[in-house]
Amino acid sequence: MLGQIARRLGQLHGQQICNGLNGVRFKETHRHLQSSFKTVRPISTIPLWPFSSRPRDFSQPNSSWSPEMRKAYDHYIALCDTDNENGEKTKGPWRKLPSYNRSIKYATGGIHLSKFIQAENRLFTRSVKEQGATFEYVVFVNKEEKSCVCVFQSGRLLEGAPGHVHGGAIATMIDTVTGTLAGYLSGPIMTANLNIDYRNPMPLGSVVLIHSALDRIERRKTFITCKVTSTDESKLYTEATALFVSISVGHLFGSRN
Ligand SMILES: CCCCCCCC/C=C\CCCCCCCC(=O)SCCNC(=O)CCNC(=O)[C@H](O)C(C)(C)COP(=O)(O)OP(=O)(O)OC[C@H]1O[C@@H](n2cnc3c(N)ncnc32)[C@H](O)[C@@H]1OP(=O)(O)O
Repeated sequence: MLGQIARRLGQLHGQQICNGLNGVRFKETHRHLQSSFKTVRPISTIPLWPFSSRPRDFSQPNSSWSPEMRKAYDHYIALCDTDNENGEKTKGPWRKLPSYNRSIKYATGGIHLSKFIQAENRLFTRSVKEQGATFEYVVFVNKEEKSCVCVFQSGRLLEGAPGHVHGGAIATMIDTVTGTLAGYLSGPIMTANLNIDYRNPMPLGSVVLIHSALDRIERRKTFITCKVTSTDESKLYTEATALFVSISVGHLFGSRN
């Protein structure tokens, strides 16, 4: 595996990959991405990262988290696989997913490729460096139930109606969480359809749970349902359904094979 990546990187260095994915170098870059993503499987079936040097996980507790955010995080962490003091493993139904600042980093060798391919790009939800200003969130998946829950704390830069979270920011988080579950279950996907019902205004700075579950998979289509609630689940803020279509990486570069 390491040899394979070293060979690929050697090829990349040799051909001076530029930031853009256009012009003369497009075909070569496409070919490298294609071969890298050939090894992308649903991330539920592979260890999250095969190397000791992991990319930074942006969903770790930080000083911007409110006590409510920390409490909800601790609640789900306690339900994840853990090692106790005796070094024994305790099985839990949940698994915390890491959150990287580029989706390419989830692909085999992606951490290295991300340094060469459109290196300045960032995942929208991880694009603001100031902690707590926009999207603070952590996603936990339940493999057996084919579901996930995201603990989300909105920041001051996400205002829509005065004192409340912008509907587009809520849609962003729903797309992110349902898309993460669809990607976890089905591999590379894109959002084809997203339907959202906003039921109650969400106070800015509040902490909410975004629950997503698999509805069904039909051929290339993965259907996901979603509900956004208060952390005690007594208040319903938003409901949504989403359709994700499995894609080949070539699709991202205009080819349909
Ligand atoms: C790549 C790495 C992955 C790694 C793993 C992830 C791990 C987590 C990582 C990081 C977390 C972040 C997660 C973020 C998630 C966010 C994702 C986005 O926001 S994506 C941006 C917005 N979406 C677009 O820009 C799509 C634009 N649309 C298209 O490209 C195409 O229309 C596409 C791919 C959706 C379908 O095109 P076709 O040509 O491949 O396929 P056709 O034949 O049209 O459709 C296939 C089936 O789907 C149905 N379909 C297509 N669109 C539909 C629609 N809008 N409504 C209903 N059905 C639809 C069709 O009727 C067909 O169904 P029948 O198989 O015949 O039954």
